Amino acid sequence: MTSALPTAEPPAASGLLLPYHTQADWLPPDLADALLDHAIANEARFQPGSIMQSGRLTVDETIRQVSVLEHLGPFQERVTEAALAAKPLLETLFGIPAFTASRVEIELAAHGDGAHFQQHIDTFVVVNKRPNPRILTLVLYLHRRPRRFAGGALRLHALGGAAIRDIAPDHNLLAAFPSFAPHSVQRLTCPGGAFADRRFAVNIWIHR
Ligand SMILES: O=C(O)CCC(=O)C(=O)O
Ligand SMILES: [Fe+2]
Repeated sequence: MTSALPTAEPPAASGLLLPYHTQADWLPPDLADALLDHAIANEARFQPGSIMQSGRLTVDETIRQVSVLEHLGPFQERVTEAALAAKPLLETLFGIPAFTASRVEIELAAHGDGAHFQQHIDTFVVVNKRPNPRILTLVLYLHRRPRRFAGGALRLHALGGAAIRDIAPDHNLLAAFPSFAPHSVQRLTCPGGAFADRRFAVNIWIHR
């Protein structure tokens, strides 16, 4: 006697959007403004943002065009604390079993005219031959008001389908998602091109 094999359901054309979370006014307003001022004051220290390709960090502006600063200076500790405070809620919302954070990795990114980041995930298998276990990605957006750039949405992409969700990078908005979720930064325009007018983002990765 033969029994029928279960037939796999074809994925819906829209695919599966992974859970994500947004929170307006994430930091106390004074802190968000001070962080933006810090970013603007440190223009000279920003470097071209890199990507991981074949296990190596490289700069490729066809994939990622952005300037980054590796440390938040006097704000590192307070932002780390805010990220760790958000962790239990994010674990619950995303269905990720509670884990002990071994590291909170933070960088400050400045997206100017033409900046973008193609669809990618934030998890690497190895970095410098060590596991790089990013679990949660948190992005805090900062910009001068009124906003002087257009575009630059964070786009979340569905698994196995064409669905997308665009998130406008509003000042002091937190966007969070599992680090393995595909996402991209839509190309932006920043006419005039002043550094202070850029789309700033604090990228935070909580490692297990
Ligand atoms: O700026 C954003 O909205 C996301 C940036 C990003 O995906 C990254 O730096 O890995
Ligand atoms: Fe990313």
